Amino acid sequence: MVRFEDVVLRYGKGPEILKHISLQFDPGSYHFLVGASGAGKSSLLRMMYLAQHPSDGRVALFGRDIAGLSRRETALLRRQIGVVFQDFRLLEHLTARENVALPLQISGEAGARSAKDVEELLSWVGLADHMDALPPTLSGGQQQRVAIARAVIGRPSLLLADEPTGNLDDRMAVRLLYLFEELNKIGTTVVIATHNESLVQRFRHPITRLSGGEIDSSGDSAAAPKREAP
Ligand SMILES: Nc1ncnc2c1ncn2[C@@H]1O[C@H](COP(=O)(O)OP(=O)(O)OP(=O)(O)O)[C@@H](O)[C@H]1O
Repeated sequence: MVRFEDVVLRYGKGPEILKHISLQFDPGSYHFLVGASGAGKSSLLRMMYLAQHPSDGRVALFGRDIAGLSRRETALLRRQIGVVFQDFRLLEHLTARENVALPLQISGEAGARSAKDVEELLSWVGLADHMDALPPTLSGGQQQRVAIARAVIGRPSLLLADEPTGNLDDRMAVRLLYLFEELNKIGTTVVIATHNESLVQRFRHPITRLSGGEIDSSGDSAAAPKREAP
């Protein structure tokens, strides 16, 4: 589903933010990506949702090298990926309900049935009383829940979440991680970037640790095995 081979990332002429990263996330798996602030988690995710190309090395998604994708192929792949952005990226002029329905509209699935799905999901994340609110009138945690609902409503093949529980209290954070578990059970590959170690420890999923732009292979990571020297 996701494969990085010897990936290096620099922004412009700056230093190497990610250094020779090799990893593999298989279809249907669930991974935590853990690291301190600035370790490179968001940068790694950005390559997984095709917003960033590596400076060196190879990134393959759904078995395709992202380097050779046309704009149309990129757009089609993106439709299979749900993303929870760290800064939410909700459309401010659309209500919570309309924001969540957006992926269904884009994929042509909008209708009475899907409108009901949107309402059920918003209720499940505790926003039954805020469905018609505009994002600027919602709290940070409420906006984060709208962003999560929008990312999962289309049952994506790959769900990428960048610090998805950063604005939530512990009870709601655990509830939302269970939502990701449910999605994973029906086949979605899940990758969650976070620095919340205690939350990660509550779930039994492989952990990939990033430190200073490198995978810390002393732990339980999904780093692809290093090639043997010839
Ligand atoms: N667009 C950019 N241009 C230049 N440098 C960047 C850019 N985005 C990130 N960086 C740098 O890359 C490094 C890794 O940042 P990144 O956001 O990937 O880390 P992170 O682990 O997600 O951090 P956080 O948990 O604080 O979000 C940081 O030193 C950051 O300053």
